[in-house]
Amino acid sequence: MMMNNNDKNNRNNNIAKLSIVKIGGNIVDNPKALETFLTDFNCLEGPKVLIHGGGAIASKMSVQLGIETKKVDGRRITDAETLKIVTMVYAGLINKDIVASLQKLGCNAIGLSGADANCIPSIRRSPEPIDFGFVGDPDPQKVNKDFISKLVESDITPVFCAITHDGNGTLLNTNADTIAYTVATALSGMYKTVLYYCFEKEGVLMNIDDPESLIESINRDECDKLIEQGVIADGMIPKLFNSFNAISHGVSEVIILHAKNLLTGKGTVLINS
Ligand SMILES: Nc1ncnc2c1ncn2[C@@H]1O[C@H](COP(=O)(O)OP(=O)(O)O)[C@@H](O)[C@H]1O
Ligand SMILES: CC(=O)N[C@@H](CCC(=O)OP(=O)(O)O)C(=O)O
Repeated sequence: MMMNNNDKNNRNNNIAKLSIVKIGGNIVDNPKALETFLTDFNCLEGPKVLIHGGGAIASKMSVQLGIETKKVDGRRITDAETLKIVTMVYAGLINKDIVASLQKLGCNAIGLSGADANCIPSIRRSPEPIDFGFVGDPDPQKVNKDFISKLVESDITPVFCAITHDGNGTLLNTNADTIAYTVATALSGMYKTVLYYCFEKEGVLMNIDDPESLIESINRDECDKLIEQGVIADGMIPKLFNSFNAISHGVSEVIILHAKNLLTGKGTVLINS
């Protein structure tokens, strides 16, 4: 349905809900799944922000260039050569491909890194106890939320990649789930924010090989027990930590779900208790 100017003005002055959507690397690496996801994302009602990963493509590119990929606790050890690769892959190829696809769908997207308009400054990780190299951790309080809000209130959809900067001229690689948490938390003071973590599984599962074993809701205690039992592992651990951080810092709702279910919202809902 077309909006007339009055409708637009009303909505822009009073955004009821801002959707922050993160799309995981396995969907980004699957052109058909990505196209379906972007079509659904475009249909999501109201203003929205997209954050994308792309770790799988960066790892493939590293192999092609003969550079070894090393990860600790789901985070990439990013030396100077790896920083060049992730910058080219995340801020260049993937970001611009996604923006072009959204433009084709009629969504007025703008592709950004955290350095653009100083949107997401971050602090380089201490080299102790593990030296991650050029990896940064952002702070929601430092996000340029005024700029991001100007974009969404102008019906422009920001698309962020997983690159931030230290304010001293150095780009830093940052986990895309953490960027999504940071942006959602920063904007939660201005809007009711809902954070969707979309990936290639139905949500948090009791058995990762059984899509029927969806855990419909989860709180911190239940999460800790399932981590201890080994039910929740790998990249799901930082995703859940980011989710609990978001829900306890002002984000209204966090859902971890299959990319194909974005419009129904069926997945694992985080409980702040
Ligand atoms: N209990 C679980 N339920 C669902 N996924 C899990 C679970 N435990 C571990 N995982 C793994 O976590 C991965 C998601 O984390 P990650 O790869 O970081 O996601 P993304 O692609 O969004 O970056 C899944 O692909 C899955 O292999
Ligand atoms: C520091 C760090 O680990 N950064 C991530 C950024 C990309 C990302 O998070 O991508 P996914 O969402 O596809 O995992 C990486 O380079 O893999």
